[in-house]
Amino acid sequence: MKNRTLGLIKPQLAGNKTIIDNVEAEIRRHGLEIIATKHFKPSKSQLERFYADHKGKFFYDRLILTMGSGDVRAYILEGENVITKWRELIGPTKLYLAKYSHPDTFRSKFGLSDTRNGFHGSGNENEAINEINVMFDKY
Ligand SMILES: Nc1ncnc2c1ncn2[C@@H]1O[C@H](COP(=O)(O)OP(=O)(O)OP(=O)(O)O)[C@@H](O)[C@H]1O
Repeated sequence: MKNRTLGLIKPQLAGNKTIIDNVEAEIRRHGLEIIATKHFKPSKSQLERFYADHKGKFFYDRLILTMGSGDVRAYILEGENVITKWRELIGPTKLYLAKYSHPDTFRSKFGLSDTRNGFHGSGNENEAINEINVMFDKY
């Protein structure tokens, strides 16, 4: 069954055309479809809704600050098993783990730190629906 997910290129990378072209080519190569794209600077209230589950964690303030520091590139992706496939393409949250054991992933290749890891992917179908609503204003 086809489903959808929210994919994000985070601010430190979203202005880099080479990275965008590379990411979009990989998305298509893996049989996934880009249903919608949005390039924009998320507001503080959007980010607070997006990351509500992380409020209070040690990296929360830095996460909201860096995610609001510039434009992100958001995608609604569709395909068989798209949530897992996109998360496999981006790789683990932690930079050392991405570099060490998942060297071919986007976070390994382009991530800058654990927080500025360059990419986001929804964790499950409910999260995908909520996150698409937050970033695409109920697209
Ligand atoms: N230990 C951490 N140190 C610094 N930043 C972190 C840490 N854990 C998470 N973050 C930041 O918060 C974001 C959201 O955290 P989350 O745990 O949802 O990571 P994810 O990789 O998006 O998904 P998941 O952990 O469910 O695989 C991460 O992408 C990263 O930018």
